[in-house]
This record gives sequence, C-alpha cells and structure tokens, in this order.
Amino acid sequence: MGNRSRGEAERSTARMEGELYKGEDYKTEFQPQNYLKTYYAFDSGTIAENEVLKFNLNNLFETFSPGGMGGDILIDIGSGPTIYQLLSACEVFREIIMSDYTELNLREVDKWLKKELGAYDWSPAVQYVCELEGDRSKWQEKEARVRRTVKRLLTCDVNQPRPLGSAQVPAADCVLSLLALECACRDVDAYRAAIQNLVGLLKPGGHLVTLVALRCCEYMVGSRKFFVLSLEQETVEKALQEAGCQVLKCQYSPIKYSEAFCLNEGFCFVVARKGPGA
Ligand SMILES: C[S@@+](CC[C@H](N)C(=O)[O-])C[C@H]1O[C@@H](n2cnc3c(N)ncnc32)[C@H](O)[C@@H]1O
Repeated sequence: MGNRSRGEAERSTARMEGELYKGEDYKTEFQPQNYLKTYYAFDSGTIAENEVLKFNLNNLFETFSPGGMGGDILIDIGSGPTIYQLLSACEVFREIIMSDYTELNLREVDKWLKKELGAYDWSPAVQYVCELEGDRSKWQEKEARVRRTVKRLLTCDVNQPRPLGSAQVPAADCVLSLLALECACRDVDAYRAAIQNLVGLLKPGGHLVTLVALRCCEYMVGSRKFFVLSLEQETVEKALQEAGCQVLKCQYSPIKYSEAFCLNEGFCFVVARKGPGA
C-alpha cells in the first residue's frame, strides 16, 4: 500500500465507484479552487459555463440596478468561494454580509477581499458587469466598492431555523442565495424548510433572490461528485409562496452546464417579496 493509509485507499476506491458527496462532506471535500476553475474561468473557460455566468450576471444587473431594489442590508447565503454575485448589489446596498457552510470557502473570499497572494482573479467578470453598466474601464472602482461593502463573513447552515446561528444580524432588505439550496437540501421537504429559514432573515417587504439549477442531480468539483436535489421551477415557486412570499419574477433559461461537469436542465432566476404576514 506504499505510504498511503488504508483509509485513503478505501476512500479513493469509493470515489472511482462514484461516491456522491453531500451534507457534512462539504467541509472536507469541496475544494474552492477546483470549483472556481471549473465554473468561473469566464474568458478562458468553457462556453457553457460562461453562458451560465452571463445569464446570472445579466439577471443580477437587472435586479440591482439603481432605481430598482436596494436598501441597508443584503445577506448572501451559501456564497461559496465567489464574489461575482455582489457586483451589481454592491452599488445599491449599504452593507453586505456573506456566509457559507465551509470555512475554506470563506477563507477563499477573504483572500480576494484582502488582495492576498493567490486570490482568484475576478476581473473578467467585473469588467463584464461594468460594461453592462456602461463603462468597462471602471472595473477597479467596482472591485474597491465590493471590498468596502462586504462587512462580515459568517458561517451558515440553511437547514437550521436560524441559518446564521447565534450571530447578531439585523433583519435584511434582501437575502440572496445562488445555486446553494439545491446542494444543501436532501429532499423537497428540506428545501421548503430552508426557504422558510431564509425568509426568516428578511424584513417584511424584503426580497429573496435565488438562482436554481433545475432538474440537476450531481456536479463535479475536481474529482469529487456532489449531490444536487432535482427541482422543477413549479416546486421553487410553490416553496416561496408557502413561505409567505409573492413571486415577482421567475426567469427561466434552457441553458445547461457542460455534461462533463454537471447534469442539469435549465435554470431559473427568481425574485420574491416577503409578505406582511410571513
Ligand atoms: C454550488 S456552490 C454555490 C456557491 C455560490 N453561491 C455560487 O453561486 O457559485 C454550493 C454552496 O453551498 C454551500 N452549502 C452546502 N451545504 C450548505 C448548507 N447546509 N448551508 C449553507 N450552505 C451550504 C457549499 O459550501 C457551497 O459553497
């Protein structure tokens, strides 16, 4: 067995047979750099993944352009190692709180916030959003604005009634959660509960913004395969309504990731408003 332990050997055999990681596994098996390389290479990456990112950035731009939604506090839930989701929102919220299930993802974000050596280069995505806003040359100002606006990095678990645990966090004007709930929830009941947990973080009248990969069952991060809950657009809308929200927008696109990385059938980008009784 050379210098590999028996445990390691068993683990790698399990992987070859297609072990599906989920839940707690995120803390040990989800490698931020592999995730970024595969899904967020943008200019130098694969066409399908670029199209998904553009769909996402275009919708975020429409949602958070000046004159649209804005306010004091935005909480991003399941941020992962990424900051692209804040490029439009940073212009219209005073304070952004980011959060993820794993410390490693938060560390990766922190590297970028502090401009540390080895931090991910988001400049192609930043330039793309600046172009949508009308001036591609302002990308460094936007990066500075994201760095100024993100005030806290917290751990979270969407499966808990209080996803941010004991952290003292004011009720939010907006909760953003992109591509995270379908990874975190083991079944539709858990998904419904997670939506309610996120709605609980909002002020009445606040907005929940979410992007869902539809009919997805798994995705790759490096050599690790992760479970994804398969969701239909109707299931997403119904969960939001049951949680006391009014669905204001549900933008469907048939685009897919590259099959080698992720099996899904389309996406929906949803904006919902928390009702007074929720
Ligand atoms: C596919 S990534 C999405 C990351 C990022 N939001 C994006 O748009 O690329 C899924 C994220 O969900 C997080 N996650 C997994 N289980 C979770 C849980 N129980 N609560 C909150 N986040 C969780 C993972 O750590 C990971 O960062």
